[in-house]
Amino acid sequence: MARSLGTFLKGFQKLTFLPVVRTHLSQTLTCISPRSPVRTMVALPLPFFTKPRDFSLPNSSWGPEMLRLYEHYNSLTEVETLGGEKQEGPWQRLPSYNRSLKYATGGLYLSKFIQSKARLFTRNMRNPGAAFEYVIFFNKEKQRCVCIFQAGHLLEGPPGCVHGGAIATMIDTVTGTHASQLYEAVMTANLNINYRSPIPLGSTVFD
Ligand SMILES: CCCCCCCC(=O)SCCNC(=O)CCNC(=O)[C@H](O)C(C)(C)COP(=O)(O)OP(=O)(O)OC[C@H]1O[C@@H](n2cnc3c(N)ncnc32)[C@H](O)[C@@H]1OP(=O)(O)O
Repeated sequence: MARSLGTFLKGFQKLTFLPVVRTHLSQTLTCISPRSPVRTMVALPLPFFTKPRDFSLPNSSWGPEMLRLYEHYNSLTEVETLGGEKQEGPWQRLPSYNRSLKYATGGLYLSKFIQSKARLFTRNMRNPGAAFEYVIFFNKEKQRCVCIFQAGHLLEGPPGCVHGGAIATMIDTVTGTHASQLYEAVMTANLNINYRSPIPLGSTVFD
């Protein structure tokens, strides 16, 4: 389903593991003017320089089932040795950010406007719980991914149920992310889905 593109996408490799930019601007500026001899100002951190939001972490919109499954897999990301030391567990939570072009180097030419405005489709809603709420865990040893997905009210297709395109989006996201973990950057060549039963809006899906 998803296949590696090798060299063509070199510049986009590991987009799901983009480095976290931690730039905090907090410094003391001294300003001299003719009226007031010496004035000291403190520049507060600007929103542009804050740590990017990790969308795979719980928020207030997550229901009990979503949280229960999250806690279960999250508890497996760390294990305690007999000596009481913390170690990496078998599962790894995959962080998820809404920007990737910002960190991409080389490859495609895109206008500055697109580079600054582009957002990951599944993470472009500011309102928590409105659309795609999901977290993906990866087990390297078993080469397995699990996704916990809570479908928001803006994903309606048939009345009260999730749109088939939104379901396809999640399947594409999970298979694409999984393949990227196992290989390099990938593109989906073919996606074939049989919809067996509707998903009610607001419910949690786990696979
Ligand atoms: C963090 C979030 C992650 C989200 C991940 C989301 C993933 C996505 O949505 S990607 C976006 C949607 N996908 C796309 O836009 C892809 C568009 N398609 C393409 O770019 C090209 O058709 C592409 C790259 C898939 C194939 O490129 P192409 O140049 O045709 O490859 P080509 O060298 O001819 O074929 C290679 C092999 O693949 C096979 N193949 C090509 N296309 C297909 C297909 N659709 N189905 C099955 N096999 C195929 C060929 O038969 C060939 O097989 P073999 O090596 O055995 O002879």
